[in-house]
Amino acid sequence: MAGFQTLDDLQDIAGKRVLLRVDLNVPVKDGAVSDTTRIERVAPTIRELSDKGAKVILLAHFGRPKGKVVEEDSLKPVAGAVEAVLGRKVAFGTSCIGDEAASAIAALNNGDILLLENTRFHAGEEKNDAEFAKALAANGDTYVNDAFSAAHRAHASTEGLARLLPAYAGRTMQAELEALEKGLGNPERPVLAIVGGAKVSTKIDLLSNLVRKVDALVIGGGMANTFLAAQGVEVGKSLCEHDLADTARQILRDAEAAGCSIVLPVDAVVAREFKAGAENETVDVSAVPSDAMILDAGPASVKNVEAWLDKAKTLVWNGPLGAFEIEPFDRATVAAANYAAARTEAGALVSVAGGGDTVAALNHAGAADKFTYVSTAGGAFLEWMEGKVLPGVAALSK
Ligand SMILES: Nc1ncnc2c1ncn2[C@@H]1O[C@H](COP(=O)(O)OP(=O)(O)O)[C@@H](O)[C@H]1O
Ligand SMILES: O=C(OP(=O)(O)O)[C@H](O)COP(=O)(O)O
Repeated sequence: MAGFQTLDDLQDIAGKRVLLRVDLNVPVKDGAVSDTTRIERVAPTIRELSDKGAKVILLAHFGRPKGKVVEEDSLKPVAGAVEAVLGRKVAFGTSCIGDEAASAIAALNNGDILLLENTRFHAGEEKNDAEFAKALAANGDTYVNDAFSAAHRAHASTEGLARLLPAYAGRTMQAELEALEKGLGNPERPVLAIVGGAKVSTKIDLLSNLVRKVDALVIGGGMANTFLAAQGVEVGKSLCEHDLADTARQILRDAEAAGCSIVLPVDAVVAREFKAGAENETVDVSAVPSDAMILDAGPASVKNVEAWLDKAKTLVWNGPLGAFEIEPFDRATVAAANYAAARTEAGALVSVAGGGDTVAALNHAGAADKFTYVSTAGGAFLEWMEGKVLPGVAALSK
């Protein structure tokens, strides 16, 4: 891979402190990690560095605690899941900077692995603050970035650090970029994108560029509710960012100008409680009761998605079509995933999907290993698809 150094260029690291940025922002259900794909993807890099005798210090974020210590966003429970995937001991340090980090690192022997607490517990992380980056850099001799799925963030641990220490791409970073280039570098048309999920405010801006790159865009999940509301549809108590209505309307205009078809849900599965087995009904999107929330796309909407999957030669997918973690609101996502998987197996479709929850949804559907490629990245993958240079990748290419 041209443009940056990889682990092949990293020699003589026995006894060296390697700060390894990984993405451990994994789905958690009832306090336990419910999908370990992201951990499995970074495991080869961790093992390789540990086997070469480095002191492997994992830096990662979890959730969006916005610069404050938030108990439920602690990485401590994730350390156990990393340990289970690796089959090796993983120590935990209660802060990623300062004395607490230094003393945890001082206790390491060559080859040991340490996970430091959530980088986003410090406001300097998301601001890419120079002093915070320096405090992180003080703990390491070398920096390796294996968090492709966080490479669209210009944060201290994903970007700033690469400018302070000798910087290398990890095996997953390298493999993700190579696989995306191979699968989507020159996509066969029509190209269909499916964008759903819950991260509406951080992903909606991507869509105005994406509609210029794809022939059709299916909008699902919480993202769809925002677009429906922007068109005057009553979405009741659904997850919806009403203040983004102008942005949504502009994207619809951009899509029309670019000749990109927009596919919104026409029916929805609604419930009054966000819990498994909640009493639910399927209604036309024009008939969502004011005290209910849309938790899934309905069967007519799924048929529309399937019709587009029949026409498409290439699929890019980030974000589930509904709240797939709670049954029966997984139906639309599972049906679309299996349909895309069957088209792929028939040789009719190149299918690339990504995102922490999207991967979990595809695993839940039993479809992940039938897709052409499954990326760990959601937002980063969409930004790569737009043609943007990701700050975390650019910093490695300095
Ligand atoms: N209609 C909906 N209402 C509430 N949550 C939803 C809805 N549709 C999807 N979601 C939620 O979206 C989340 C995944 O979104 P997101 O984080 O954007 O995906 P990814 O991690 O794959 O990038 C899931 O937890 C899912 O429950
Ligand atoms: O889970 C992630 O992104 P994704 O939901 O787009 O896959 C990454 O860890 C980035 O997290 P962020 O969107 O809170 O910066």
